[in-house]
Amino acid sequence: MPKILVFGKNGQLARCLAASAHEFPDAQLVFVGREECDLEDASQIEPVIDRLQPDIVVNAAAYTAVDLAEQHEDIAFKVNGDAVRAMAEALAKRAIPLIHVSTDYVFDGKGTKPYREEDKVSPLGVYGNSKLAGEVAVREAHQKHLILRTSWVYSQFGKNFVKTMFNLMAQRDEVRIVDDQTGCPTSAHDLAHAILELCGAATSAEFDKFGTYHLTSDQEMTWFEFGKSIHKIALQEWGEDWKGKDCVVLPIKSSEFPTAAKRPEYSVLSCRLINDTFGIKLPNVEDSLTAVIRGRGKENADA
Ligand SMILES: NC(=O)C1=CN([C@@H]2O[C@H](COP(=O)(O)OP(=O)(O)OC[C@H]3O[C@@H](n4cnc5c(N)ncnc54)[C@H](OP(=O)(O)O)[C@@H]3O)[C@@H](O)[C@H]2O)C=CC1
Ligand SMILES: Cc1cn([C@H]2C[C@H](O)[C@@H](COP(=O)(O)OP(=O)(O)O[C@H]3O[C@@H](C)C(=O)[C@@H](O)[C@H]3O)O2)c(=O)[nH]c1=O
Ligand SMILES: [Mg+2]
Repeated sequence: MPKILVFGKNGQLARCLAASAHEFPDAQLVFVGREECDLEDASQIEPVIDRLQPDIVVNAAAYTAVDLAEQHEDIAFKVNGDAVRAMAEALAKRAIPLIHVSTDYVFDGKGTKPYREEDKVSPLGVYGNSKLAGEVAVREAHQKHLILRTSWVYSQFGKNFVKTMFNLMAQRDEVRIVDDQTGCPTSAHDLAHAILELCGAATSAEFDKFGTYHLTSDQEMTWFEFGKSIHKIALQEWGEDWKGKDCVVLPIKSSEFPTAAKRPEYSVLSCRLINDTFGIKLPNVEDSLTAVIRGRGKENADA
């Protein structure tokens, strides 16, 4: 029975890993949060690994505040770069595999067809650059790694675009959303499920498929289109007395929604490799979004 150490406890992915654990009764999951291991201090990592003696590690912790990262470059690089290097080095010494999660924001978004794993990276902002530093560190320090690049992650937990939209739609007559940035929304639940499957595979002695893989839903859309789906499905699920029901969702250009960090225009990731290698394919956005909206419950619709 593999013992899985997860760095991260309260974040979206960590909470979805906890929620999916019962589907993998052979796995034992242990979560380490900030109180037990502050990733701004990389020296705290190795003792945690030695104390817990895992068979595999999933790094679900990261500095994910894309705009704030522009002001807090030092913290972003500590958590997303230095801590990841320390984790990979400590695990390499002990031959313990690492599943690390990265982002579509390592690409500049100037492409026009889905990015493949080997395509040129060129992040636009501090968050993307710090996540790239983490990827580079993992590849340099530890052969037994899976780097999973995902995108536009949402769930009923933590902070994400879907929850932001529930709040705005309940409070406002209209929400204006950028219609010139295209990507693939990915449910943290679907991601967690796939990661737990991969934990089983990657802890077998003969596993030889380490490397970098893209893992998102396969439906590309703009943030505006995603916002429209969120409104439509929330209305279906929560009905006519949902506070957000009359909110109008309007498309705008990125230039009309200034942000500290620049986002990629097109960051669709091709997931062909993970599908060909492991047979992994994530469910469609409508089903996953419906599950999240049901998981959230109407009583929390506006909270
Ligand atoms: N969210 C998204 O849209 C996307 C995320 N990703 C990647 O997926 C992974 C999971 O993201 P997600 O679950 O959404 O992230 P969240 O922001 O929901 O969670 C991040 C977790 O990291 C923890 N953390 C942050 N700083 C520290 C620190 N100094 N020490 C210890 N723990 C820390 C947070 O702890 P605390 O709760 O205490 O703050 C939190 O639990 C990350 O690697 C992210 O880069 C990739 C693409 C899209
Ligand atoms: C709230 C809001 C945002 N937007 C725009 C801003 C931005 O361009 C886009 C998405 O906004 P957010 O700030 O929620 O998303 P953002 O923080 O950029 O999400 C990213 O997070 C990191 C962690 C990742 O790794 C990425 O894959 C991606 O999911 O929507 C609007 O147009 N209208 C709005 O009312
Ligand atoms: Mg954000």
